[in-house]
Formats: sequence, C-alpha cells, structure tokens
Amino acid sequence: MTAPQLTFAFRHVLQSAGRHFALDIAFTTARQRLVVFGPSGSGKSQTLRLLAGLVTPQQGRIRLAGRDWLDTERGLNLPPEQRRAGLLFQDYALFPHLTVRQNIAFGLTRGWRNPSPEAGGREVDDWLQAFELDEVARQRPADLSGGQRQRVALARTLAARPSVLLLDEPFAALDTLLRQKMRDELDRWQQQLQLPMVLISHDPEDVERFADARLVLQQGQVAEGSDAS
Ligand SMILES: Nc1ncnc2c1ncn2[C@@H]1O[C@H](COP(=O)(O)OP(=O)(O)OP(=O)(O)O)[C@@H](O)[C@H]1O
Repeated sequence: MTAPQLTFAFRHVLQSAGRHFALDIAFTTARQRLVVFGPSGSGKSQTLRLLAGLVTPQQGRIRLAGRDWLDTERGLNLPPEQRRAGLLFQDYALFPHLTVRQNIAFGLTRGWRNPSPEAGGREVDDWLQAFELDEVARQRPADLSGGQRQRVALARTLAARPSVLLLDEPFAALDTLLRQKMRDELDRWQQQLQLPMVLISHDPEDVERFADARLVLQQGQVAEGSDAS
C-alpha cells in the first residue's frame, strides 16, 4: 500500500474584534490532488495558510510526502521556506515593479531582492517559452492581460521547484474560456512534475477536474471527506 501523500489535523481558533472562528479539521489522503471545497467563510483559505506555515495552529499535525512539517505535541514546526510550498492566490501577488522575466526569476532564485533584467538565463527562457510569455518578457504586470498575469504567476510558482502546490481559487479572476485553458495548463504541469496539490475552490468544475480527493468544509469542520484511492 502506498503511504498517504497528505495527512493533517488542526485545531485553531481565530479571534479578532470580539468574533471568533474555530477550525477543527482532520483529513488524510493517499492521492496527489486534493480539492478543498465549501461555502464562503467555511475556513478554506485558513486551512491553506496553516498548510503553508503562514499560520501556526494551537494544535496540529501535518505530514506530506513522507515528511513531517508540523507536530505541535513534539514542538516541530517547519518554517514556510523549509516546507517549500508553491503558493498561488487569486490575485497572483506579482511584483508590480518587476518585469515578467524578473518575476519568474524571483521564483527561481529565491532570496534575490532584485533580479537583474536578464536574470535567470536559460531556465527562465524555458519557462517563458513553456507559458508563451516570450513576447511579454519585458513588460510589467500592469501591462498584461488577466490570462498572461495568471501564466506568469503559475510559471513563477513552478520555477521555484516547490515540494507541493497550494492554490487558492487560482482561476477565479479569469473568464470561462481562459479558466478552461489554465485548468489544462495546471493539469499538464502537475502531472509532468508529479507535484502534490491542494486546490481551494468554490467552483464545481474544479472539483470535477482535479478532485482525486475531496474535502468539503462547513463552518470550520469537515462536512465530507472522500478519497478516491
Ligand atoms: N484573524 C481572524 N480573526 C477572526 N476570524 C477570522 C480571522 N481571519 C479569518 N477569520 C474568519 O475565519 C472564517 C474562515 O475564513 P476563510 O478565509 O478561511 O474562509 P474561506 O472558506 O476561504 O472563504 P472564501 O471562500 O470567502 O474565501 C471566516 O468566517 C473569517 O471571517
């Protein structure tokens, strides 16, 4: 039997301005692609932030691809840079002052504050070509279409050679046609690189396309968990 790709359990209470939200989730899957689904405010983004290590839960464990990332009982908590998660959010978070080439090179070189305009050499050339971005390599994000921006963001994420992809509504800002194209792109790259992937979405088509395993959240709890293996 194959070892589970991903297993996690969290208990975490968020508090601000007199409101609190409790997340209490446990899930295990042996599959590579997990879609986290659920209504607005059910705790999807918080789950992703906890997986990425941007937030530490009051209590929790995470094990991914044979490696422990977090075990609060043992005092283990790998910082985000050691988890090497490739994060992609719906607003893409591209650097507005850097060109397309520099944005991708930033993923590749991790830690360089200002990649030079020619940064990244051959490897960035390959990513530019793979995502059909050669012609806009010198443009800045503000001068790109939504689909181009999305491709830059995905190229930058993949160029950093992540150990896992954590994607928060990555297609939400795209029109239907582009969304379809970007789903194909992601599908292709995920399979080629064999990267474990956690994708958050409200969109049933994402579930249809990517959910080898599915986790449905409701008010911070597991409403339904299924693993197709
Ligand atoms: N710092 C905080 N303090 C208190 N509550 C918070 C905090 N951050 C988020 N929340 C609450 O946690 C809940 C879950 O938020 P989360 O962003 O994970 O939802 P979501 O399922 O991703 O929703 P959406 O689909 O709208 O993005 C929400 O009710 C939100 O108001």
